[in-house]
Amino acid sequence: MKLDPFYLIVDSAAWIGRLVPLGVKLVQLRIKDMGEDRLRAEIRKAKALCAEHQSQLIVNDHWRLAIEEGCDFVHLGQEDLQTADLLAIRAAGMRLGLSTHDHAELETAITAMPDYIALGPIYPTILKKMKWAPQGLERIREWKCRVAPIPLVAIGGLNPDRLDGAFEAGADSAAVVTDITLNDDPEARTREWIEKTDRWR
Ligand SMILES: Cc1ncc(COP(=O)(O)OP(=O)(O)O)c(N)n1
Ligand SMILES: Cc1ncsc1CCOP(=O)(O)O
Ligand SMILES: [Mg+2]
Repeated sequence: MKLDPFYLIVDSAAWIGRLVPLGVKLVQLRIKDMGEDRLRAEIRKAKALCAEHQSQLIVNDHWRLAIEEGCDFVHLGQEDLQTADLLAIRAAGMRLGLSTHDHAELETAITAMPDYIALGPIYPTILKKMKWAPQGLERIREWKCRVAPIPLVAIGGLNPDRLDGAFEAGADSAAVVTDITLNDDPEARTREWIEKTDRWR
């Protein structure tokens, strides 16, 4: 499976409505702390917007709702994996991306045979407190050797200046949150990401 090299992560359908029409082809809806009814509505809106713009939607964490809403791709972390029903996810025909932060998590992820493996944080991130030190580009090289042909997603502290390094080290896709959502001009920054990832597409 080929992933788009630009992997946008946002926390609302409103962000998807704002940025996906610019040409984003791979987007994760990552919503924390929201009641089920509102969450379902967000997933439904996000799914409709992505369908309209031929963009692949990936739902973070909420795999049951994603199945119920007919989505086709979920992302889970290793804590999520402990309670997720992988058989139900696969039976629903869904694809699956998994997070990894260390060697033990990598072994667990490879055993689950996901559709991509994410490695992070590559650089320091301000999105959330992480118990892992930044992994650096050498770790991407090592991960690539272990996971190929499963696609590798790099995440954490990425920005347009850091993209070529991540791809040269072996990442197939670069995921981003704050470099875009906290930018003064998220639309312009999104266009910059699309342009910068073009040669890796
Ligand atoms: C592409 C991608 N990589 C890693 C994560 C992190 O997932 P997780 O470890 O479950 O943490 P939360 O994002 O759920 O806080 C991700 N969401 N996407
Ligand atoms: C969720 C997550 N997992 C590893 S790093 C990270 C945060 C990425 O956010 P940003 O692109 O803002 O550093
Ligand atoms: Mg999670």
